[in-house]
Amino acid sequence: MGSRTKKTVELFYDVVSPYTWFAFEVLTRYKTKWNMDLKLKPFFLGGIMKGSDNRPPAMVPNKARYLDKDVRRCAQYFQVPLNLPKNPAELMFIKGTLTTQRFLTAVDMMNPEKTELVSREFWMRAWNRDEDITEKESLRQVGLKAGLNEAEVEKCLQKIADPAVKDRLKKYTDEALGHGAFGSPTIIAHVNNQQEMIFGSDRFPILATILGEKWEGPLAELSKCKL
Ligand SMILES: N[C@@H](CCC(=O)N[C@@H](CS)C(=O)NCC(=O)O)C(=O)O
Repeated sequence: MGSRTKKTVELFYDVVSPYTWFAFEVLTRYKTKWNMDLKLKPFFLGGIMKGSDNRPPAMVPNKARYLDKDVRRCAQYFQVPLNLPKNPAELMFIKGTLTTQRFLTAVDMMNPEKTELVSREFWMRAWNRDEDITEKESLRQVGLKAGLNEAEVEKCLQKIADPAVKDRLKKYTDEALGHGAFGSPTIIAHVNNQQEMIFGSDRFPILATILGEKWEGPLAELSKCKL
């Protein structure tokens, strides 16, 4: 049965991006319903911006004002508990998420069953509770909250500086650039030996069509237990 064959969908993402939180929640909600083999692939948005010669939309003042309103509307629509932090620019442009994404990569390499929970907890900290996601203690808290034990968290923290972890983050970033990525979220749908690249959390009706599935809206009820 064509539509029942598992279809690979890759989500390339950086937790610096609030829009990507919406895509992440929708894809995890629809994973079973759309029979997806969902691959969560942490990349580094800073590297994507550089590699595609793009710049963050919030650097255009009128866009920044619009985005402020737009993400609130989207949060309500997608039923994702986003609260804008007092100073979103601090995480985006001052602190950055290189260490954060390396920690997430280390988790994904060593405890892949925790990738989803760790990712969600990063978004909850940064984009719900206005908490840091870049300092060692913050990473530790995220790991523990996701259910890693002390030793596992310690190992992931140590691995942040490991070339294998740095290389894997770079590999996923380059892979996304190879697909034509210029921002986050970047979604790749593999259908009939074709790869379709989709940018944004606002293209789910299109993704559904590509997958031969039905878009039934944000389906927040499916995720209440997680958030
Ligand atoms: N319309 C998209 C916007 C997504 C978006 O603006 N993502 C930012 C990161 S938060 C980005 O990478 N933008 C690159 C660009 O707009 O060129 C959506 O609704 O998801």
